[in-house]
Amino acid sequence: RDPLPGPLYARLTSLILKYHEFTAARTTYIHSLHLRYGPVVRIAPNEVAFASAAAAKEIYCSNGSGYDKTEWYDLFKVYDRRTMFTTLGKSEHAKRKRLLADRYANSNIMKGGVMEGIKQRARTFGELCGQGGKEGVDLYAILHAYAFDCVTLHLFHPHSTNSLTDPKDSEIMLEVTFDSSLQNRLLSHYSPLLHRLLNTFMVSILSLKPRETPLADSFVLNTAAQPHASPFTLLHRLHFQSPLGQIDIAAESLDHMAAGIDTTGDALCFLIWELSQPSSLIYQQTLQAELRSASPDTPFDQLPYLDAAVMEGLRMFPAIPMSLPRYAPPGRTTIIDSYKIPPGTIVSCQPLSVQRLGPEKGGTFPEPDRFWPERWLKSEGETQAEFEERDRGMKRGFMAFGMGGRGCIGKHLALAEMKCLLREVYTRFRTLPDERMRAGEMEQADLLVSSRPAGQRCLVRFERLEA
Ligand code: HEM
Repeated sequence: RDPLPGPLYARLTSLILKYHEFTAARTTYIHSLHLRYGPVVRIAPNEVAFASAAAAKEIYCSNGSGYDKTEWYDLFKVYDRRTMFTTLGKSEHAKRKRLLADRYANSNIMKGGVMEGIKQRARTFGELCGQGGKEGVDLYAILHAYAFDCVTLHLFHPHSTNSLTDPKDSEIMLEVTFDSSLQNRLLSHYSPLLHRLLNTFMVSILSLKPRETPLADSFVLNTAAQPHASPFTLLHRLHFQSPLGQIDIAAESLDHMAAGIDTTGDALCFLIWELSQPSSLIYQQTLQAELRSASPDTPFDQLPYLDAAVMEGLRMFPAIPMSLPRYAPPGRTTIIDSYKIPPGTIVSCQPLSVQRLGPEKGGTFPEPDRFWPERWLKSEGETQAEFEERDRGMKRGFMAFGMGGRGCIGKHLALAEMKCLLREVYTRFRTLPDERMRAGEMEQADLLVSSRPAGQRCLVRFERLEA
């Protein structure tokens, strides 16, 4: 079919799209276009956004790992090296992934070393929440600290951080978390020449700073050189079973560390905030009832409501909500969602739109803007077979962790962290929004691919439940 739906100006210029990128609103802009034009929208002369589960499968899963990544991912190079995340072509990616995938297998995550460490960090987190009293707690910062300590456990144990309680480690977390280099990095990508010319002006007059994380850099460079990491860690694997040199090991480790902080931290932040709203009280209470009636060691697969709450949180508030750009394959026209796409076109889905466009607009989830964990559970009157079919359909349209061979390698780690923390919190506490929070502070604001609460704080009150 032709022509592609979308605003007329998108055929002529990418400037409007870039304007929204620079103002940290690309995701909501593209989503508004999907709401208006449907699941296929031209967003720039050479760029098309899709939002159906079928398009996502084609772009991200065909031949295993989908279409090749675009040079957009150069923005994420570390120490000027390509890591697994920033490799563009399939074979280069597959080679790197083979070196480290087993460290992220669920069986490795569920082993004593990782799980015990996560549980212990979740307990420390619970103690901090309990100390907040009537003052409330800024969850944004301490959830990032929790995610930081968990990911460094998995990467480097026993050289992991303790930013929940140690101010020195907390400084590293704050440096990574409060980064505000979006505009500077975008300009360096789109116009290196202008970036060079305007550099001094941008930094001194406009305060558009480059990404600078000296504390995190030196922590990773030093830690990656440590010879005695525990066998379950990524570092152990990279030292003893990979041909990578010291700088590549540090680059890969830093990349995973950064990938594991904002994502898990913000996914938990948005979910706890939502569960704390009066409109979600019933869901919070159902979760508490399930967790408090189970023994503390109950395996996660026997806690269906916990799983439903996590899935619904990730569906409504995917921590990486933005377009994951790929090139339509070279040498042939491709058909996606019945539209002819020329080779070399930039095609993408953004998890937010795939997960929040209703069936009437070509999406998957009915009432997509309603937070409703029950949608992930068998409903009354539904047969097991009917539920399983509905569940398969929802999973096809679930993209919070990306899809296919280049989807999130840290998924099992992230889910374990999220579930341990929610179990700790909702076994002991009732959570309520703090009145000092202002409208708009919990809107999602874009970074390069991830998003965070616009106000960069999330004040929540914790009330202890009766024993
Ligand atoms: C709730 C938490 C998380 C979410 C929502 C999430 C989401 C994603 C998504 C959507 C992608 C695909 C990106 C793309 O195609 O450009 C991705 C890739 C990746 N994630 Fe995560 N992530 C999470 C946690 C983690 C954690 C804890 C780690 C590591 C410790 C991690 C490491 C990675 C890596 C290394 C990749 C690149 C995979 C590849 O290129 O093969 N993520 N993640």
